Amino acid sequence: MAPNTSTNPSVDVLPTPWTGRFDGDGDEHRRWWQAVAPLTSSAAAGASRPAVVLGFCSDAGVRRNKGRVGAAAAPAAIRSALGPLAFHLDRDVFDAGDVVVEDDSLEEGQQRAGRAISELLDAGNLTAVLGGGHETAFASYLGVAGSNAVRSGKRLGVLNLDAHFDLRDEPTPSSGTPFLQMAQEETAAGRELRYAVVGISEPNNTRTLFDTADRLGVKYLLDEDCSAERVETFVADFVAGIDVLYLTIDLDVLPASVAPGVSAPAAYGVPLAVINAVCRQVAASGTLLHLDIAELNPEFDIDGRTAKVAARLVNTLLA
Ligand SMILES: N=CN[C@@H](CCC(=O)O)C(=O)O
Ligand SMILES: [Mn+2]
Ligand SMILES: [Mn+2]
Repeated sequence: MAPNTSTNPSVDVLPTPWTGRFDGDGDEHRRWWQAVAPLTSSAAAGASRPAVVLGFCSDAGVRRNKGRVGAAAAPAAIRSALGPLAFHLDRDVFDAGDVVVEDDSLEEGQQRAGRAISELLDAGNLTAVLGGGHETAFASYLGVAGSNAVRSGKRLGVLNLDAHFDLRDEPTPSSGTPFLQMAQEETAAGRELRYAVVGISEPNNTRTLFDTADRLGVKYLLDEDCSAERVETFVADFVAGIDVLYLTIDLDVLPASVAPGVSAPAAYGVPLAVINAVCRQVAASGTLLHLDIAELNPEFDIDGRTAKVAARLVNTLLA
């Protein structure tokens, strides 16, 4: 596969070197920080589809949704947690830098990130966006919907691991609205959104949100029903009806003890083992087009715990 050498004009901050422990230069000592190359590099790609990491530094969506801001610092925190991990992947990984949402310029930032993602997808990469609040998901959707794969008619599925539907009907887009925005976009394009959610917390979603989900034909599993077996079947059924998958992980799907560094920590949450198994299942499905991980707020993290979990899940997904 061709190396990925373009510098995308939509990106604000160019990639900076990753850091981590140094045990030696040989492959047997390799860690993420030694493996990840800036997208501007001319490093040769291997046999597997290359992965490209892109940061989406945004607080605007959570602020508009009346949450606890701080997710704009998440891309740097996830890179820091990924850097020291041992690198066992059979693919090249590139860093494209960050799209930065200044102040309240959310819609413009989502459009720019979307263009960057489409371009990376059309160049043959597996794209991994590090959010940002869950407004990151609408940027991801714009990128995926604008890609050649979806424009050529492939059936898109959106799988969200989240305690919340994020289907709010509000005049202003936020971290609480991205999947309703997607549904509206799909309708305008003469399609229906195929949207599934794993981990919905009943007490944290109003009747209106459940009604909206039902009206849109959203498939979901409540957090209390997320045994490993049920989740595996649910994901397998969903993936069987699509051609390409966009996976989005809102870290508040995990219990607050595992993921304290989020805007809305979960009292119940889906166990990390189950969420990690979904990531393995999705990675092995052959359908994964694009992924993102959202809602990390380093300000409320404890000992980098949530950032480490985010890094672990990204590692699983790209393996
Ligand atoms: N992306 C976050 N969405 C949730 C937040 C809930 C909360 O702040 O308690 C929502 O809007 O429902
Ligand atoms: Mn959530
Ligand atoms: Mn969410």
